[in-house]
Amino acid sequence: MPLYDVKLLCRSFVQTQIYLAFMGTVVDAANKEANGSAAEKKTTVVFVLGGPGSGKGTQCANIVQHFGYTHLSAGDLLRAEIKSGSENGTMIQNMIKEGKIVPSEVTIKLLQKAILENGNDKFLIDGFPRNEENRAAFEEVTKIEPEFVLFFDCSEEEMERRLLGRNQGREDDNIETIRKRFKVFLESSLPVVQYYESKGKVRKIDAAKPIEEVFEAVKAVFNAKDEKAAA
Ligand SMILES: Nc1ncnc2c1ncn2[C@@H]1O[C@H](COP(=O)(O)OP(=O)(O)O)[C@@H](O)[C@H]1O
Ligand SMILES: Nc1ccn([C@H]2C[C@H](O)[C@@H](COP(=O)(O)OP(=O)(O)O)O2)c(=O)n1
Repeated sequence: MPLYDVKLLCRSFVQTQIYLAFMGTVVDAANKEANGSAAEKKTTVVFVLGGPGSGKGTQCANIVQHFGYTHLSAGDLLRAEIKSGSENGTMIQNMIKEGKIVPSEVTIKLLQKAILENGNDKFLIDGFPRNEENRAAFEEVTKIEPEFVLFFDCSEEEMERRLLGRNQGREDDNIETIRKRFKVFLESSLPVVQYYESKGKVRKIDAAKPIEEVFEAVKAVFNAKDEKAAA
């Protein structure tokens, strides 16, 4: 084997070791923070993914009404953490303002706590996992595999229109941050959707349609799940 290839192999080995060591730290930190493990509770989880403004929150509210899930929005939990004046608040706020993804241990700790404190056993986890680190660390810490992944597919033009009209006073709904969030979505979040696609877990919804039509498609997915469970 030429020396060049050996060098490449060594570099890739070292990179893998660094990644594994890093993941170990993330998982240890999240485990230390959480009381118990969400895996100890029998839990059904559906991940709700899609670009910023694709309608995740809107459809989750409908799913809660019709199918009795509890909605956990990773973004809402992070914004509540900022408001609570926690020691991580400033760091979270700065990252959200820059359209960046907050370190996994912070988000997973919040999700795990919300799952454990809730009496329900079925959860929609909205806006998570947003990158490979989110995905792997959540699985490692909670041992939970999603039932399926609901993916809202929408064009950037439409999502941009919706975000600029959302009017919730969010610091990240300005055109500069929106563009950064789109870039992060393409580069970091879509690969997570592709990962679940390869496992046959993605239920893709055309999210460009009006809200009621999108919900018809969503209902079909959840009804199919219930029918399968009853069979
Ligand atoms: N299918 C749709 N058609 C038009 N507007 C929508 C649709 N779904 C959601 N919206 C609006 O778009 C904005 C973003 O929706 P939201 O559910 O907050 O998205 P996300 O949670 O994916 O960021 C909101 O103002 C919402 O009312
Ligand atoms: N898993 C997550 C989810 C959200 N965040 C941060 C970064 C995101 O740009 C913001 C807003 O996410 P949220 O899901 O509330 O909203 P959008 O889907 O971007 O409209 O929160 C995160 O760091 N990690």
